[in-house]
Amino acid sequence: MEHRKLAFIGAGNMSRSLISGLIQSGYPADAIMAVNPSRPKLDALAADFGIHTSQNNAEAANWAQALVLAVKPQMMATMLEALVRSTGGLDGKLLISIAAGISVTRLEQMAGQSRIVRTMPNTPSLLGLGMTGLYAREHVEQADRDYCEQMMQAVGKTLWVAQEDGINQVIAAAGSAPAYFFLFMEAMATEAVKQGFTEQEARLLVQQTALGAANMVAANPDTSLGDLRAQVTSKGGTTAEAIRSFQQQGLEQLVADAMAAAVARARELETQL
Ligand SMILES: NC(=O)c1ccc[n+]([C@@H]2O[C@H](COP(=O)([O-])OP(=O)(O)OC[C@H]3O[C@@H](n4cnc5c(N)ncnc54)[C@H](O)[C@@H]3O)[C@@H](O)[C@H]2O)c1
Ligand code: PRO
Repeated sequence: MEHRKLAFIGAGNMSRSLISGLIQSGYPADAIMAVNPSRPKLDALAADFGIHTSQNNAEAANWAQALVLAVKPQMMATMLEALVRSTGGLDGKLLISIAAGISVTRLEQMAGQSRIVRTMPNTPSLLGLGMTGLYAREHVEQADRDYCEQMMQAVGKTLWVAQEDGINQVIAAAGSAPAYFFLFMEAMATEAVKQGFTEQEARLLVQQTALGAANMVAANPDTSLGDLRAQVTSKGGTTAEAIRSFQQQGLEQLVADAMAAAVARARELETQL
């Protein structure tokens, strides 16, 4: 992939995930800069990855060819307005937003230009196992689309969405979703401890099983999720009882409601920010 000079504005959890994945994939450290108001996260990134760091957004924007907009959605307007003022404008820069709940139209208003790709990554990017949705308006050039896609493919898998609202559905199915699996694993580990395992043993049991299950899904693309479940579920056996208990208590509806709530919140943020 092209190694454009790339600045991350906001050096939080998500930037760390992306930077780590990019470095592991061979993106040169001296083509990456991270910016944050305070030093500790910058010092850790410099120590871990050898990238450039700065506390000055304008310095990073002037240096970079592409900017990853990685502040909290509620900070985006303040940050971009200050950046436009202090740089005299962001023309010529590719802007890559990773923020939930901020539409391309709003980003265009805030940034004063429209060379924008909106993306929705997730934290497993840290390990090169991310899942990122991408969206861009028609006028965005193929070279910019390719760059963003390759950048996100360096840290995992990618999916373009044709309509901007598709990003909100990516949030529900992937961006927010690592937390659903963590919640499920927390609940399992808690119960395993109640049943007599130590915390360490419970974590091992749950972690290795989740890893194995996810890998089985990835290794068997032609087998449906239902069939993989059926392979574990002996007739009249233990799994059938556990699944019956989940289904009687409405697990599918709970999941549907939770994903719909994530989409609704993303849409609500788009009207507020
Ligand atoms: N965490 C996730 O799982 C995830 C997944 C997908 C997308 N996102 C999006 O990524 C963005 C960042 O989320 P995060 O979880 O990394 O948040 P975070 O709070 O960990 O990081 C944000 C960073 O921005 C810094 N910051 C605040 N104001 C700034 C400014 N004016 N200029 C430069 N830096 C500034 C903060 O100090 C902080 O380090 C959000 O918009 C979120 O919607 C997060
Ligand atoms: N984390 C961000 C949030 O919770 C966006 C997706 C994952 O809003």
